[in-house]
Amino acid sequence: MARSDHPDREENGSGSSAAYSVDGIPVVDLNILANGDADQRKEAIQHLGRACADWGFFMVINHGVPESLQGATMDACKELFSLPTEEKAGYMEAGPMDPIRVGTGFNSAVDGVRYWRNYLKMFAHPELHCPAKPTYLREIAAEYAARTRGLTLELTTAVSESLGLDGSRIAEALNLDKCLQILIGNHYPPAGPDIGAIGLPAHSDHGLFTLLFQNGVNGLQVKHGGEWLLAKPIPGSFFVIAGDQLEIVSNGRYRAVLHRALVNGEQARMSFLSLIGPCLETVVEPIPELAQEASRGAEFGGIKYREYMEHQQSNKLRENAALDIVRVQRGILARQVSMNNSPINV
Ligand SMILES: O=C(O)CCC(=O)C(=O)O
Ligand SMILES: [Fe+2]
Repeated sequence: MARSDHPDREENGSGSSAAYSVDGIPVVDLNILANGDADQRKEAIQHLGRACADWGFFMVINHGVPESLQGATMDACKELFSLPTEEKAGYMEAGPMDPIRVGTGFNSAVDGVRYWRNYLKMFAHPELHCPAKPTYLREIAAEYAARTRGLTLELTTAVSESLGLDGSRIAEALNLDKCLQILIGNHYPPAGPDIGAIGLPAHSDHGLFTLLFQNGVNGLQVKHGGEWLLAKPIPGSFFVIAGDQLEIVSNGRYRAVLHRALVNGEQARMSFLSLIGPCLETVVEPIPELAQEASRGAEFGGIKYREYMEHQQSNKLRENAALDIVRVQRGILARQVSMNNSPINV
């Protein structure tokens, strides 16, 4: 959606910089963050801060990533899923830290639960890794990765300011110039009468922020106020999901949101995500200024992002349990890593 368009004002019921969707999900207008006057910007940054503190989830509109690019990315991903298995076989044995992975959640028994999902994951930054086919995927993915990375970095600057920090503070602490970016395509086939099937169980994302858009079929649910809420997007917007690294770096002032994906009985659902995390070699810990001003001091110990991600991706999916390995409890760092669980595919 071009930044000059404001088609969503009516839908979110407000022209102000503190808007909500009809379901109460915060809506952040990037045009105001980028081009608003000082007062509008200040209000928008406070709204963003509240969205991160109260929800860990919001929508972003007027973000400047063309809808045609969102569509082309989704189409290329769909084509990849429809290729014969032998074209994808090379990526199907990959582990969590391999840069390209294609997998299926079909009928996989994990805790007796079925994950009804196919996925593609490709590392897009610091270096772009892309399956060989379809051949046009690389160019689209490169463009899409650059645009969504820029958007996430803009949001991160505003989020840093919302915490009373310099705009560049979080980006510097996490070495986001060398950030890990993963593009993820999810395809959830129609479940038919198999009403027991779920797409993805409740989890938080391991990175800093994830941007998500979908193919017009709803299914993403977020936990807010102890209840699951079906997230219905404003057309052309991105959902923004706060991840575990935001919770750590903000010393728990902002929360990683629990979310899950439902499957539709009749229609195939697709979602496409851009996940940004710190540089893999960076030790992530609460920003010292935030830990100092907190009554309980630092809520988390430091951990190298590579180590955190490997742990989160190699263990059974239990909501946001991965955060427990760095959570400080009564002055003790609770880092007991239990490695006897089955792999998950988030
Ligand atoms: O497909 C969705 O809506 C959610 C996907 C998701 O949460 C993930 O891939 O981490
Ligand atoms: Fe997720």
